[in-house]
Amino acid sequence: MSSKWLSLEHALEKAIDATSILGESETIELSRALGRITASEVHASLSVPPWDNSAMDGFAINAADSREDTLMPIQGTITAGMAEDEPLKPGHAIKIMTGAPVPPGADAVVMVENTHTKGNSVTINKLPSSGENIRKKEADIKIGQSLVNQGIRLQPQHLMLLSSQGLTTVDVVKQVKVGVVATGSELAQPGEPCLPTQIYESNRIGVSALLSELGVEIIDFGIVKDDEQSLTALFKEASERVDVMVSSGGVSVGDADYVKDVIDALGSIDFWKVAIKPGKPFALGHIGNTLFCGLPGNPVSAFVTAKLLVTPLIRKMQGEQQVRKPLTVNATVTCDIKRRAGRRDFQRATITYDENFNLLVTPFRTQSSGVMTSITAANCLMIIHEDISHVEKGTTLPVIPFDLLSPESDL
Ligand SMILES: Nc1nc2c(c(=O)[nH]1)N[C@H]1C(S)=C(S)[C@@H](COP(=O)(O)OP(=O)(O)OC[C@H]3O[C@@H](n4cnc5c(N)ncnc54)[C@H](O)[C@@H]3O)O[C@H]1N2
Ligand code: MOO
Repeated sequence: MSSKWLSLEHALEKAIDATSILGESETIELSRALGRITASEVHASLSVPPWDNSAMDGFAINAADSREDTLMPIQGTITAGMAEDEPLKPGHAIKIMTGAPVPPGADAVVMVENTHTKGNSVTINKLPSSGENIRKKEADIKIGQSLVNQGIRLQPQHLMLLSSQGLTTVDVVKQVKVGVVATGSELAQPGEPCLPTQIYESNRIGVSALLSELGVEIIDFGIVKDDEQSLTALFKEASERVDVMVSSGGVSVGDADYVKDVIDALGSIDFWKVAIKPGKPFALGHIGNTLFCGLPGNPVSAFVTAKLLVTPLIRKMQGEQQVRKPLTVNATVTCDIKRRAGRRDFQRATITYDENFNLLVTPFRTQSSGVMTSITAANCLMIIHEDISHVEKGTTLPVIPFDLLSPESDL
């Protein structure tokens, strides 16, 4: 492997070190907080459940006081939302609904399915033990306990938890401002005419969508031609407006590849070239406090480097407690693969199952980084280590699924 390329680990380590946590926070509506990062720990101000309540529709009884197959008078009915302070009389049962408060004197609930009602009396077919079907006060949450730590990305379940405390707002880290620009004199704006010498620009929308999943604010800087003056003006403006600038194109060694030189002239290049395929010419730099991520122009390379190298940096900037790596699962390769060793390969591939639900992975027929249909046909990236030049059919390789849904499942 050429020493002038950084390994992915080394590049990530350098990039993460070069990225600072933004730190500013704001208070926002819980209903808009999905995907945002908590700026402070949230503590409980209410206990949950607030009182002992029934886990089932049935009859509240005192277990020691009750017998199977014996008629017991029904003292009354308690539904959820009712206050019930009247104690259970010895030898009686109170009809109770799920969520309703357990009356004083009762210590178990028998499911309605295990009872037989006759007029205003009930017999119990199967006696519950003391405590059965009762959700104890504070069993879930005690006042003062930590509900969500600082630096947690809020998921739907966190919003439910905070809402259960009566909260309508939450303190989150301010949105990272991410600028996105496509560089290339050959690029036409979709919706506008495309000259015979042009192609439609497609990286911005994909990279913006991919990064939007992190709850950032995207600022679209459009398309800029491959000339030093235009790039200088644009990157200067970006360094005053955004926290991270993500460009695509112009980072290789062609005559019109000015991106690195312009960043270097205005600020600095931290590193250039990573031993990955696709995505080798990825460049990282700074202009003032703005981080610059120069993605390669080939659409597949732009997509893969945005996923592997840009998202961890944004997560760090947002103050996410743990900068997580993508989940990998092991799958068995369905064909022989020959390739040139030297770069870690993230091949576009499809995971499926065999009849025993073992994961199988099949690479897309072509791995050229210009072939965009390889990323839409694929459902994962299959990782081949930089040292390996021949993968035999039947070998197990790690893969990064694009999502965690499966076409077939034994659920
Ligand atoms: N002599 C060498 N040539 C190249 C090398 C190399 O090491 N030596 N590396 C190749 C690799 S690997 C990649 S990846 C590309 C990356 O080059 P650039 O980042 O300079 O990208 P461009 O040349 O500007 O564009 C490459 C390709 O992608 C198309 N493109 C660019 N931007 C967009 C966009 N926004 N939407 C759609 N398509 C886009 C562009 O038209 C080119 O076809 O360099 C190799 N060359
Ligand atoms: O690195 Mo390029 O992205 O291999 O095509």
